[in-house]
Order: sequence, then C-alpha cells, then structure tokens
Amino acid sequence: MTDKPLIAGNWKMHLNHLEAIALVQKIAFTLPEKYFNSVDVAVLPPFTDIRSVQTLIEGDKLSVTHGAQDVSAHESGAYTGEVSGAMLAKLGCSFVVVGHSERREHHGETDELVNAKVRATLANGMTPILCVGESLEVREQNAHLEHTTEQLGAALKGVSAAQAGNCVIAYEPVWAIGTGRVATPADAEEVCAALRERLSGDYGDEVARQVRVLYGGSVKSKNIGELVQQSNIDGALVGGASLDAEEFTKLCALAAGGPLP
Ligand SMILES: O=C(CO)COP(=O)(O)O
Repeated sequence: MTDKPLIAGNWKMHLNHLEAIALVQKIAFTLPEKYFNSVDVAVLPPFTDIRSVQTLIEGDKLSVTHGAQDVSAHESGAYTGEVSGAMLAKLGCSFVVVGHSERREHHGETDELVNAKVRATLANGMTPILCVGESLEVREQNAHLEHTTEQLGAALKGVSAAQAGNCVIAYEPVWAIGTGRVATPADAEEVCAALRERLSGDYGDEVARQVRVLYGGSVKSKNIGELVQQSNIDGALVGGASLDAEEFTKLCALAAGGPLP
C-alpha cells in the first residue's frame, strides 16, 4: 500500500565477506542512483559479512541498506553463538529477518520466540521483516488465511501500534521457497490483503496502510512486475535471485517501474 516498494535480498548462508563486498559493489554499480527514488533496496547477508558490507555502504555512501537474518531474543549474557539486537544496531543494520520458515522448521522457533525476537529488534531501533507463511499441507486444507493471520497476531503480541507501524511483514508460502513454484499474483495478494486486514483490526487503518507487506518465494525478474502491481504487495523478500547481481538489479529496476538499467 505504500508508494515505494522494498526489495530485500536474503542471502541465507551464502557468500563470505569478500564475496559480499563484490556483490554489493556490483549492485550499486549497476543500479543508477535515480532508481532509489522509486525503490528501497536492502541486502541481508550472514552475520560474518555485515561489518564489511556496512563499511562499504557507509564509506561509499551507497543507497543500498543492510540488515541481518536473525537476532537473539536476549539482550546480552551467557548465550553462546547468539548475536544481540544492540550488536546489530551498532553495525548499522536497518532490518532483521524474524520468523523465517527455515528457522521455524530447522531451529524449532516457536511463535513465542518469534515474538520475543520481534520485540528485541524493535527495542534496538531496527525494523523486523517478520515472515509468515503456510506449508503445502495447510494450503491444501484451505487453512492458509487463518494460519498466516494467526502467526502474525502471535508474533506481534504486546507490540504497540507505533511499533507495529514500523514493521515489515513478509508472506512467504513454504511451498514456494526455493522451489521455483511462485504463488500466483492473485494467491499472494489474497494472503497479503488478509494480513493487512488483520493489522487493521488489531491496530487501525492508518497502521495497516503504513506497514509494507512483501511477498517471498521464488521471486525472479520474470515475475516481480505482476507481483508488485497487486494493491497489497509492497515489494519482495528475495532468496536465490538476490545472489546474482544482474538478476537482482533487474528485479529492483522492474519493481521501481523500469526501465531496465
Ligand atoms: O526464503 C526466501 C526469502 O527469504 C525465498 O527464497 P527463494 O527466493 O530462493 O525462493
């Protein structure tokens, strides 16, 4: 519903810090400055790359923003292997992906933990990119709207209207992630509209309008155009296609309304 879409590249567990620098440089080199008036572009590298990406972006005053793929629910302390919100904020992160289905599935993240991570992100002045999405089984039972809106409600428990307005929601159907099987624009729009309606019910129309709702799952340059034309889709969370500078910049340019760089 916002005028300016957000295209966020979730690199997942790919690229070391040197490869990360090369990719951000290629993106910034390929995408002329004027595109950034019409699209926000973010990269979400692994933790080990963030400092290098920050140094490059700040040093060269690039218009690309950056974030992280996860955060600890704890402020600090004896939590071996975890990274706190304060540490990420100090690295200039604007965004943190929270509740990605890969973390829910492989790391047993519950709605309660996702909620704690949303709050940890907000408490440190960053924007959560809160992921929700149904499995194929849930979709086949036609329970996808209920499932995703309940995930949203649970993740935002205790979050104020002002904080909710500063969240990004990403609808990522699990069956569309990394499979090449993109949701149809109509299917994606149906869920994104339901998520916005839930936000409106919980926080009012103004907050619901303010929040960017993204679609994620096999987004490529060939399907981004139709997706961002949907009235409730404000951009995309891109996995595989975000690792290829040419494909990713093409996708960003198309989200900005073109022409191709
Ligand atoms: O999980 C995703 C982004 O967070 C989507 O991944 P793909 O674009 O590779 O399907």
